Amino acid sequence: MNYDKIGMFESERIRLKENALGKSNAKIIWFGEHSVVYGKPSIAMPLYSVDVTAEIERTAAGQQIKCRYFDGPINEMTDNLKGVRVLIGTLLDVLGNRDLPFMLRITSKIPSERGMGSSAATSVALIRAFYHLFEVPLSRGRLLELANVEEKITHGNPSGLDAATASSDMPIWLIKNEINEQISFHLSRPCLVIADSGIKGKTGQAVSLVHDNVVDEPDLAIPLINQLGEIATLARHALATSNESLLGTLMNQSQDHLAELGVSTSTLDLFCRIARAHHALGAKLTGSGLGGCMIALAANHADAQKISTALRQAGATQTWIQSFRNYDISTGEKNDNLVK
Ligand SMILES: C[C@@](O)(CCO)CC(=O)[O-]
Repeated sequence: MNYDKIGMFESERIRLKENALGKSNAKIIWFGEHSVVYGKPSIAMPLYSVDVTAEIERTAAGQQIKCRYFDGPINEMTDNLKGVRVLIGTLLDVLGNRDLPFMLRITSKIPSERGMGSSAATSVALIRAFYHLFEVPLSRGRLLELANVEEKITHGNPSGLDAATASSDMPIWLIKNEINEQISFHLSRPCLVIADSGIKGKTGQAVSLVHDNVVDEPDLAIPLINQLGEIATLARHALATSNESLLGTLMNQSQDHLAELGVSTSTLDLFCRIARAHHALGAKLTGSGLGGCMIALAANHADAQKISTALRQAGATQTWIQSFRNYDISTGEKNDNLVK
């Protein structure tokens, strides 16, 4: 990316605002985690109510950040936040004002390291805030390219799915480096239950575990990756035809394949069993696995509530119920029907 040229050109003709906001949201991968890294299709959804806000205020001196992990000068940020620190430096270069004094506050409702895209959502919010501060138009392509600066450092070999969904207000159909398009579908009664195991997921570790399996046991791992891709394609068709029971079956099959790849845990397996025992149409882990969240498809809101209660009794630290009405363009609705 040619940061400098664009930055200089843009900054020369732009007056800075005094303060600016940027927002983004959590994401849930429905189909295709891990296989998306290998070029297979994936489907993910934004959760509007679980959001991140980045707020920048210009100050007289210094470059400070305040977030849940760190409060102090940007250049003293700890190594676990290296991706964010490098991204901020890149943004200041791109926008042509490396020494700009500011205070950046990040407020996040996304539990960290639970497969809900916390790091990508933070990056998307802060990129939007900086572009807003400099009053520079930001294309979606450039937003995703910049988010990838942080995601590469934090996660190693990201597919781009997290940032694409964190910056979208509709579900996404994504094939790495090829297709990134919004999809809408009509599911009026079913709901998705999301249950947090309370255990930190380990995206980098899970991605390298799958990679090791692909290298060490290709005869086992590659067919699983291919099947996960085929499942995502079938799921897109099931969404287009409102075939709820097929969606549930495809979720169960995904869970089996992800478990065979080694990224499920005993808690996630248990949550899947409990959800199915309470009439879920299907259940699977979401995101990288090795901790994080499980999702279950319920036929209606009453079933979703029963599943949610049972999962909390089994130890889920948080549950959410997500309806799909806001993903149906034909209704014209944009409500977030997320219930905590
Ligand atoms: C495991 C993975 O597929 C999803 C992580 O949320 C990794 C990626 O897409 O970059």
